[in-house]
Amino acid sequence: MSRQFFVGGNWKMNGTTASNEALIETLNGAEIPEDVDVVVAPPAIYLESVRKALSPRIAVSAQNCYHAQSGAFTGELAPAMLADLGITWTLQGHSERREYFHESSEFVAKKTKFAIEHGIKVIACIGEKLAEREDGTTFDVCAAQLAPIAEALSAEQWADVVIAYEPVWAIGTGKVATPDQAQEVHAYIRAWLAENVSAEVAEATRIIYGGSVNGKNCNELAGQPDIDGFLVGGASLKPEFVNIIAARA
Ligand SMILES: CCCS(=O)(=O)CCC(=O)O
Repeated sequence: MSRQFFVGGNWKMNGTTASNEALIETLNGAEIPEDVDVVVAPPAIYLESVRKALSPRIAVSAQNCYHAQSGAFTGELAPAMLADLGITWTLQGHSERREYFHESSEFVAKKTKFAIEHGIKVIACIGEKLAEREDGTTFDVCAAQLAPIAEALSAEQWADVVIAYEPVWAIGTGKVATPDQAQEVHAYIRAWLAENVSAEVAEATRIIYGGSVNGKNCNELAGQPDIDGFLVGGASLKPEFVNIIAARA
C-alpha cells in the first residue's frame, strides 16, 4: 500500500496577523503536489482567521484540544469549537506539552480518543529525550507512549491518526536525526503497530518525522521507506515550507 504523504507545519507560539497574512499568501500561491496532505497548526487565537484566509487545499490543525465539549476548563478549547471553525485536525502529546504542562501518555490518549470521537483527526506526537536515546531506551519510550493510545482506540479510529515521531533532542535545536536514525525508529513504530494493533493499521498509518526538518534535509529523509512525511517547526513559518511540501514529489 502506498501511503499519502503528509506534511504538517507546527507554528507553535509564533505569528502576528501581518506575518500570518504573508505566509498564507505564499501558501495560497504554492503548487501543492496531489499526493501530499498538507496541514498547518497556528496558535489557537489565529485558527479562525487562518482557516478563513487559507486555501481549502490546506487543512488547519489546533495545537491541542481538551477531552470535553464545554465546562469549567479555563484556557482550553473543545473539539466542537474546532469543528465549528472548519478545523479538522489537532496535535496531541507534543513533547512541549508533555514537558511544560506535564501531560501523561494516558492523558494524551484520552484527548486523542475524545477528539476522534467528535470528528477531529489527530497528529499524535511521541518521541524520546536525549538522555533516553543515550540510555538506549528509545524504543521503550515510544512503546510506552503508544500503548495508551492503542488501548483507547478501535482499529477503525486509527484511520484518523497520524503519528509524529519527534526525537525531543532534535526539536528547535538545529540537530536533526540522521535518515538512518529516523528510519530505524519509524520502522520500530510500524512493527509495534503491527504487533499491538493490526497489520492493516500498521501498513496504513502515516508515521511522520519532526525535528529540525528544513529545505536542505527533507529530501533525504523523505526517501526513507517508513517516513511518510514531516511535522515541521520553524521552517513552516518560512517560504521554504513549500519546498518541504514538495520533498516527496
Ligand atoms: C513532532 C513534533 C515536531 S515539532 O512540531 O516540534 C517541529 C520540530 C521542530 O521545531 O524542529
